[in-house]
Amino acid sequence: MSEDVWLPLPPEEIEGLPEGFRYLFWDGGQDGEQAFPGDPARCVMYVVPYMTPLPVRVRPLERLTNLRVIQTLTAGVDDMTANLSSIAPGVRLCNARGVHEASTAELALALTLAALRGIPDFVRAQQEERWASGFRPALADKNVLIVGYGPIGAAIEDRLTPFEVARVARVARSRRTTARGLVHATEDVLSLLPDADVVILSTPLTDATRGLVDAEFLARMKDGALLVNVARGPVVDTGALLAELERGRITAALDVTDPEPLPPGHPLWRAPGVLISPHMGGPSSAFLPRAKRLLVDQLTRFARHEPLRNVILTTGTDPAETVSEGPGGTDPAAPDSPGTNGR
Ligand SMILES: NC(=O)c1ccc[n+]([C@@H]2O[C@H](COP(=O)([O-])OP(=O)(O)OC[C@H]3O[C@@H](n4cnc5c(N)ncnc54)[C@H](O)[C@@H]3O)[C@@H](O)[C@H]2O)c1
Ligand SMILES: O=C(O)[C@H](O)COP(=O)(O)O
Repeated sequence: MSEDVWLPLPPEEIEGLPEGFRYLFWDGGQDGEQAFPGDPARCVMYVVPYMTPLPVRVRPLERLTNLRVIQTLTAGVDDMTANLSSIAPGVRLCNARGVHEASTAELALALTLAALRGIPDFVRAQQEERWASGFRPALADKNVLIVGYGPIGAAIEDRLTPFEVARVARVARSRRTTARGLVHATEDVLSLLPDADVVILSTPLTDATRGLVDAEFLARMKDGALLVNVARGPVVDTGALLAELERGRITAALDVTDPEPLPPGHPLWRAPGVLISPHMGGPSSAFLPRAKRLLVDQLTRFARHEPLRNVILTTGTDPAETVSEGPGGTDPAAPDSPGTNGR
């Protein structure tokens, strides 16, 4: 009997896929109603379609009775982890670490620079054929705080360095030291905020980060500081942010919002000092080549019974035991666990 792998990219467009599996294309279709490409009971690895509504992405799950791996093409898996109740124990959920760093960090820099230098004002002025010159804040000489120092946070720092920032402070779940210096634990974040001119959020959405940026967090930010969110919308309390924006005390550049998509008429659209992009960190020309490289590498490992990359959790096990911080988990420092990751 064939072991099927469901791919949301045409398999003939991915060079180097290992032999031993039958590759079937399934991306949910234009309307999300696409028929399954084969018997779901034969699917051993389900690669979740990218940029597809959640109900479509989770539709196959309860029929995939012999599944061994769920591979997302997103870095964030918050929506998938909430939908695994029908999955048997022992299935590994792997994320797309390695795919989104360059693109998302690039957008974080683009939003930071655009917000500080006033690009949205220039676009508005250009539409009115108005010459709107004057002094603007530069990124040079600013103190930047990165909250969520995983691969995306580190890629953001890589791109900040050439802009001659004064200092970068880093916050992750737990304290550690990197070649660049100290990464503070999340408990330190409130004490770091008063020094930051720019605060960039790049955490996953978890119970601990939902609402992390609340009224107290925002109140600790400097007058005139910029908040940049490329993490997930609910990491920020939208009501509390709106209150600060309307007072004109801080500004914000948001790639993600809560609610998302932001509906027409929502007050965040027109709040003073806010720049909004429609969740564009991942989808760029950088996505496809990196996604293909990840899939070839992961499937080669799976075919050879080698440890998989980016294992976020194994169903039926205590997340505290299975979430590793490292190539198989969330922070670059710690090792993967071959014992739990083989095919
Ligand atoms: N805007 C976009 O299009 C886009 C694209 C890709 C990823 N993302 C988001 O970025 C997130 C981060 O991606 P990654 O690959 O770097 O993830 P990651 O999970 O590997 O790393 C995230 C970092 O956040 C830290 N963290 C976790 N909880 C924290 C807390 N309570 N306080 C402070 N730090 C905390 C972790 O320790 C880790 O250092 C994703 O989970 C996703 O939600 C957004
Ligand atoms: O987490 C990611 O990788 C990007 O934010 C893309 O996520 P999405 O496809 O779930 O919006």
